[in-house]
Amino acid sequence: MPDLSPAEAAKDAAARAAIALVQDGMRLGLGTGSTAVFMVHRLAERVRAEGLRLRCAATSRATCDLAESLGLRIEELDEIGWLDLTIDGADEIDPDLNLIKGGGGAHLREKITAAASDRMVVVADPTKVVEQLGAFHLPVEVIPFGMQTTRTHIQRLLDSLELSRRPMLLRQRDGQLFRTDEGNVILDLSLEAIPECEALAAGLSAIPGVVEHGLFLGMCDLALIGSPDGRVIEMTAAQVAE
Ligand SMILES: O=C[C@H](O)[C@H](O)[C@H](O)COP(=O)(O)O
Repeated sequence: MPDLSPAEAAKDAAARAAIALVQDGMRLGLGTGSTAVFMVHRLAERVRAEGLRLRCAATSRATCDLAESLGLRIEELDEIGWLDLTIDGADEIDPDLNLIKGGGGAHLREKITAAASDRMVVVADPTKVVEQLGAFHLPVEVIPFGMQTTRTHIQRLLDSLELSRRPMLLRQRDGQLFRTDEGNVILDLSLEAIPECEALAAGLSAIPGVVEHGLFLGMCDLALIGSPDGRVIEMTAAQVAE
């Protein structure tokens, strides 16, 4: 790899540690985002060097394109059926390994993929580790049809849970309405803190028009937190061990 900034070196360290978990014959889910980019590069390196036989599914078009450009063969998740391991990034990680994901708008496919995996491993730099989820905006993917009424339902839910009244933002990218790989749009919720993640997750999931939210509760088995100096801390639920 070319010279890496400290932040990139931390992501790469986490990525290398995660790819060390990959074994010949595995069925893998490949996550999305800037940390996942390092993971895909490191995976491709190992496949080239060791001739690993893997079956890989991607969680986004971007990851699929990158992986294929590096010589990895990507299959549809349904062609593979079930995965041994999914490696993905996260926007926030709490001490119980609950996550906020979807900063890149890929959380729907990421959640489907993680849910179809025996194991989900998150790769991240130390800025992602938090005591409580919610400082990062919570992405909610919604169907464009009836979006304003869906938004009203979400606001009522936030009010009932006494969560922030700061306006939710319809995600834009490069001055255009952001569309997910599924053609939906994203509302980003500014909550500051989410004391009751389960209640919010359940409430959001019950709203017609909400396709998926970025709370990943109880899905992550291990988080690998890289440091710029190459060290990696392993986080398992409610316990941190170096
Ligand atoms: O939608 C994007 C994904 O959930 C990413 O895995 C998440 O946003 C973390 O991305 P990054 O590694 O770029 O911080």
